[in-house]
Amino acid sequence: DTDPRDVSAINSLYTSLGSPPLLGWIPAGGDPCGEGWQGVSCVFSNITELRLSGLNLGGILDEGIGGFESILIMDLSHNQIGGSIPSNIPLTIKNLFLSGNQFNGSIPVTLSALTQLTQLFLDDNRLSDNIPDSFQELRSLVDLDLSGNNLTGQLPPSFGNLSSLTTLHLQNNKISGVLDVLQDLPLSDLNVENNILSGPIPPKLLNIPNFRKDGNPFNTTILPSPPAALPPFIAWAPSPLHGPPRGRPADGPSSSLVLPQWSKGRVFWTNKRVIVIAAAGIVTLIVLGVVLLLVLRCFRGNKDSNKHGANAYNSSGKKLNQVQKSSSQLAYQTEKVDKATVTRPMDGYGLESGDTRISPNLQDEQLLDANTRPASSRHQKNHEINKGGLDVKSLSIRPPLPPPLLPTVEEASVSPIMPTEVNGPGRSSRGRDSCSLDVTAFTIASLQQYTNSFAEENFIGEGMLGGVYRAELPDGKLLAIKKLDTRASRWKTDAEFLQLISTISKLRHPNIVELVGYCNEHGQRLLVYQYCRNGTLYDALHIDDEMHKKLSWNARVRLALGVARAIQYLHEACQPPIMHKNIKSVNILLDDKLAVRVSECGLAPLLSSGSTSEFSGSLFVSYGYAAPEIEFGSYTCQSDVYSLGVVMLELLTGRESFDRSRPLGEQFLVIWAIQQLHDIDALARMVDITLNGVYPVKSLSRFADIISRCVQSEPGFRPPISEIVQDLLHMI
Ligand SMILES: Nc1ncnc2c1ncn2[C@@H]1O[C@H](COP(=O)(O)OP(=O)(O)OP(=O)(O)O)[C@@H](O)[C@H]1O
Repeated sequence: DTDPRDVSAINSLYTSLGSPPLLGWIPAGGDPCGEGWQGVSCVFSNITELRLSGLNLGGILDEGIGGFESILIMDLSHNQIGGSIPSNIPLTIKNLFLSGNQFNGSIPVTLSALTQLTQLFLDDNRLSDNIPDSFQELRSLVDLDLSGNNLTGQLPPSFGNLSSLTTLHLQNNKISGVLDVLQDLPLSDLNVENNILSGPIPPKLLNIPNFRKDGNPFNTTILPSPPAALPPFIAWAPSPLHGPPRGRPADGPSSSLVLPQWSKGRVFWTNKRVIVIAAAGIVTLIVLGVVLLLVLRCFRGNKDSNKHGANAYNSSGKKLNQVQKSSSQLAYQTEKVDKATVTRPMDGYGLESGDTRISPNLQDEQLLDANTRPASSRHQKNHEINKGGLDVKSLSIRPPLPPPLLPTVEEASVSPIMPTEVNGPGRSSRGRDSCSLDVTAFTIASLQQYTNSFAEENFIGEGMLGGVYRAELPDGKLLAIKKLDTRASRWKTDAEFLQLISTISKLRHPNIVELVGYCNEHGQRLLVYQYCRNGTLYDALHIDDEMHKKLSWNARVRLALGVARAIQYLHEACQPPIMHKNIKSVNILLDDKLAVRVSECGLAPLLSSGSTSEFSGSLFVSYGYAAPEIEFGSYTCQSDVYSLGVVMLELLTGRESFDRSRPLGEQFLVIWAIQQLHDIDALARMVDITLNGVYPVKSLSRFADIISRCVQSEPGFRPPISEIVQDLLHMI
């Protein structure tokens, strides 16, 4: 039974929150650990975690909160909780997340006693007054976010004792004074934007990889570095595509170059700077003149080449290639030389058409005949998307991908290919203008047009990172647009976001949803994916009865193989390996051929940056997929293997990974199933009744064997993903 002191504390919390409809929760007594109350995690009989983010909770937090004996994580972020922050937060607390509520009053001085704190998020509340000088003993604090409040006064001297602090967000307050107290901290992410801080800025702070300081009346004495040092994706002039630069990459120049700031500060126009700028202006004019001259000569040269064919010479005096007969061919050729990679003919799935190696070619492994496929009940509009996904005729060039770790069967799919849907109106650009990315930078205006202003009827669903909308291009092609929540992407600077896009855009595999483009405009960040019109594996197994009935045993094995191959690609063909970190049946989409397309690949940095906790409320949805080691902050490739095991269990049993409606011992699928996987009779009882007993017993038992190896609690005992792929292939 739960420790009575914890029971009393949670009962009190329940009442102070206004008795919200939380599963299992009652105002008096009960056994929160034994009964699995919503959002409660325990170790033995003590409550160690309360995760209640984004559940629309109201009320207040009263002093009863101090009654929790062993609480480590308390996440009440993104609710409507008001009142002041209680002064007796339990001393055991390590992670306290109260972001996005209505808390008012001051930050309690008793914070000083919370010496175990590693993460403290009080952002986006209504906290006022000075930040208390209570940080002397908080030496374990790594992330501190006080942004979006009404905090005033100067930074407290005890900030200087935060010897583990790497992230400090103080933006959007009314904090004054100087930043000196921060200069010796190990910060890698500092945001003090929109306060009333003054300078000079300690030079050490300018070395912080991610330092944002716009919107302060800094009397900076530090001269900016020359613009030439800027990497191409941090534009010297504010880019119309990406808005003003907000940050810089880790190895980039000083962030004192953030331009919009300059025009505001009166102190900016010192004599020295006027001279520097005038000189820069003259140099720019000269460069422009030279460029113009070269362009004119090139143009003339090109005309000549048309006139004289192979005998023509270009502006630099080099003989033009004979195939460059038209200006468009010239452009193509130039790109080819710049980005040179070997381009091989592909089949519709990015595989070499002549590739004789074991191929994940889906046509051979069709799950269901396309004619027997039901029209997706969820998606009314039945527009055809590019059947093959990619078009041989439109192949273009993209930069080489990082070399694969191991030569695998998926090797061909990392070959340079380009989707057809990238050229056309409404999409801004690629190449240099889109920061050398090989996906399209869409404008927000065009995405609005394609989604009918993100209209309700185009809303597909909401995930942890934001809503997903269906978009229809003028040619009728469908796309899925993931509109990233600010809480998902605000941890990323523009450069980091574009880096993420660059990584995801290189993921090409027949079992991975393809990123078509992105948008990073006016503070909005969106990801544009190919559209999968047959919903998710979750829908197929648990919602859509028609689809469920059509999932034969062989189809299920092939689906498992598709997911395993996608993971194998991420773990073994990508360098560095990419951990998915969110494998679950909702993230396994089914394309128009009912083949697996794993979504959210490469998005793990968005889930884990800043605070995983921000998403913990939604992580309830993931219940049952997470490997045990994740609780201790350890995530490896083998944690993905565990989640794959759970998905395979879902396929075998037709049950959800976590189902509150079942009796206690059966709610967690893994816990219920694990003891029975080696017992052939028990297996026969566990297997999905929708299969009507139609499955080869040997295959079932092999499948169960793979599962039981995947879901072992010791990560080191789980098989590498390549072994699972091989085992599944043998079954087929
Ligand atoms: N490329 C796509 N094509 C069609 N539908 C999609 C696509 N991507 C996502 N969806 C739909 O949008 C919904 C939300 O997707 P999203 O990936 O954001 O969240 P999720 O998978 O439900 O949850 P989580 O964020 O926890 O992984 C999903 O239910 C899925 O059906």
